[in-house]
Amino acid sequence: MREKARAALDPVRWDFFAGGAGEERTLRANEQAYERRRIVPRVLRGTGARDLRTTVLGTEMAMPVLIAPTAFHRLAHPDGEAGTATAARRTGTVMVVSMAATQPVEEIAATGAALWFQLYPQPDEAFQRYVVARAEAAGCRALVVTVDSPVLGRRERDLRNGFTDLPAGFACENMRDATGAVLSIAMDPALGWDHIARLRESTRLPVVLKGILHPADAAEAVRHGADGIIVSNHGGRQLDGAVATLDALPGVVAAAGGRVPVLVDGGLRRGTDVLVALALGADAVLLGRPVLWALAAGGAHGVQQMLETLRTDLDHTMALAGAKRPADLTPDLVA
Ligand SMILES: Cc1cc2nc3c(=O)[nH]c(=O)nc-3n(C[C@H](O)[C@H](O)[C@H](O)COP(=O)(O)O)c2cc1C
Ligand SMILES: CC(C)CC(=O)C(=O)O
Repeated sequence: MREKARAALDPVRWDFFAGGAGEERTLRANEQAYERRRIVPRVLRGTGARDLRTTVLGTEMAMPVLIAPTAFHRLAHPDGEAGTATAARRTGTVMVVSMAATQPVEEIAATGAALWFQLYPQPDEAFQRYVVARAEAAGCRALVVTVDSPVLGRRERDLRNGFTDLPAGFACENMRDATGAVLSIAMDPALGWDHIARLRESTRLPVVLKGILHPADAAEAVRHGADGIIVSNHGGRQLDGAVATLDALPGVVAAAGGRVPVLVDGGLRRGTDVLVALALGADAVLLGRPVLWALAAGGAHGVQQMLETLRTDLDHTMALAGAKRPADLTPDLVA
């Protein structure tokens, strides 16, 4: 899928989707962390048919894999975010809609997919409440608040290419205010935990913090009322040199202490990677670039094919490792 995407995409767009911050050390480290792990399978467990279904914060899913929020799907394929959502519905997968989506959340929701909505915390809290209300009204079932972006990462490919904004004809459709004007996504290094506490009080939806790596921040997140945590370094696009997410996962899981679900993203490419992340304590995982590659390569159908392939791969891997359900995956299965 990645090679098909590379062939299909304009090189500037390819660089935007594929690239990371700085030297891209963290981008590479995320995948390498999975390369370093090996599975220690159990035998003769009599698993029979596997059951991959799981429920996270009240949302049922066919497998413990969600679609990570990623910007600008219409730059990958004309099917756009609605195409990705269609694939999600057909496969029973949850899609996290990005605040930087190029289609309105109402149109994405019209596909019938189960959606969560991602938000960069906005210093204009009245506007933030307006966006949250819109996501709620469209039927999104959780808010994913991205906390790793006090400033935008330095993506050197984009700087070299002069890729600083969406081309004409595209807009962040969920950044429109009540008058219909499109606002820019603000990144504000002044924001602190009090902002999260107020956001928590402004909505009945579960609030999931995305971009936690330090165990002390996992404890703070729980203390400030977060309902879930996503261990993420933004796919290596923010702080280059940040720890690989798989290496950060066990510390965050220990700090969360079972009080809230812990999810992880970054570098997952195969069923074996999903198995390893679940065994090391994740309740579910998210996929970023694999979805974009599949979308660029084949639109909604491509994303559906990728998700079905991954599901088959995970099911097969679980059979070979002696696990019937995600809950059977424990840290002793990973070397
Ligand atoms: C092109 C691109 C756009 C992204 N846009 C967003 C975004 O709008 N909001 C967000 O919270 N994360 C965004 N992310 C980060 C993803 O949600 C996720 O953390 C990351 O892609 C996971 O790593 P992976 O690509 O290796 O699977 C983006 C990632 C990529 C590659
Ligand atoms: C709107 C952009 C900041 C989205 C993006 O590229 C990212 O979050 O990585």
